[in-house]
Amino acid sequence: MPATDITELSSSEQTFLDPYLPSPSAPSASGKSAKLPFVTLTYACSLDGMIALAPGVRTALSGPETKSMTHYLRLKHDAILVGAGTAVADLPSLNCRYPGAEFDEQPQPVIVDPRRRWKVEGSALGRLAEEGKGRQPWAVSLGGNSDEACKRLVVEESEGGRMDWETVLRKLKAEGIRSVMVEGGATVINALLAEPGLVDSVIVTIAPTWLGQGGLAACPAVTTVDGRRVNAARLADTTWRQFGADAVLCGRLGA
Ligand SMILES: NC(=O)C1=CN([C@@H]2O[C@H](COP(=O)(O)OP(=O)(O)OC[C@H]3O[C@@H](n4cnc5c(N)ncnc54)[C@H](OP(=O)(O)O)[C@@H]3O)[C@@H](O)[C@H]2O)C=CC1
Ligand SMILES: Nc1nc(O)c(N)c(N[C@@H]2O[C@H](COP(=O)(O)O)[C@@H](O)[C@H]2O)n1
Repeated sequence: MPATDITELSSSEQTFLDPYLPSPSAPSASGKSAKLPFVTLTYACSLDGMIALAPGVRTALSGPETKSMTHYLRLKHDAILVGAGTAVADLPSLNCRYPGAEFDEQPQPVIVDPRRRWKVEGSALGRLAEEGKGRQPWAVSLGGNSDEACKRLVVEESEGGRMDWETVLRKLKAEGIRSVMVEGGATVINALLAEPGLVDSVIVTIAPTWLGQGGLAACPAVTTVDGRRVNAARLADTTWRQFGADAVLCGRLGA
């Protein structure tokens, strides 16, 4: 891979992150089936909890150090998953540009795209795959297959025309994916924050900035128990560290 602005993490930064990353010794979400991959949910947000200035606006929040961290995380996972909203808005590369990363270490990009609104043709993902700088992306969609350039994993529609996350993750595991780094966007993050049984680790970059009202928030849906509002999600087993100007918070979804 050519040189980039991504730099190697120090050994103490790696030691900080490694307990939250997939490995034979890392604990999985309690009671999790062996038919599911290890799932790390990771994103960058502002001090007002926003991940973008507005829906569909690519917004740089991570500084150089946390950007390097993202590529270290990509190196450690079999796949990177984003929703169709991110794939269409951000035109992401979703490859691993960590120094020394070989093609064999490239994560499998996966787009959750039920209605096939994202196209591999003309995308950065497709171009990088052609150039040998990343893998050919896969999409997870509803309905039948077709002869597109992109491999489509087909999942049955569940309630409300959505895809059930456990089904999506099982499908990926059946395809040989042992670990998935979920990067976003808001719809995907907010849904998975409500699924502690599916998510093994959460790694959040907090940038020292406020994006302001009208931003796109990492904010799960209202949760009620016996008709009363309760916290929607909480991290357990937390630890944090400074990476450049940003704070990185690691934890596990739990009580
Ligand atoms: N700061 C950060 O770390 C990050 C920020 N972002 C930002 O997030 C924004 C995009 O977020 P958002 O618009 O919410 O888009 P998402 O990337 O979360 O994609 C949402 C779309 O994915 C499909 N989808 C997701 N979950 C399901 C499901 N369970 N079943 C079926 N379809 C599903 C739907 O597609 P359909 O509409 O076709 O039904 C849905 O509209 C962008 O502005 C991007 O820049 C993104 C990643 C990281
Ligand atoms: N970690 C992180 N910090 C930010 O500030 C971001 N905007 C994002 N966005 C995610 O990274 C993807 C872009 O990846 P490439 O550099 O194009 O490979 C983008 O699509 C979001 O998933 N992440």
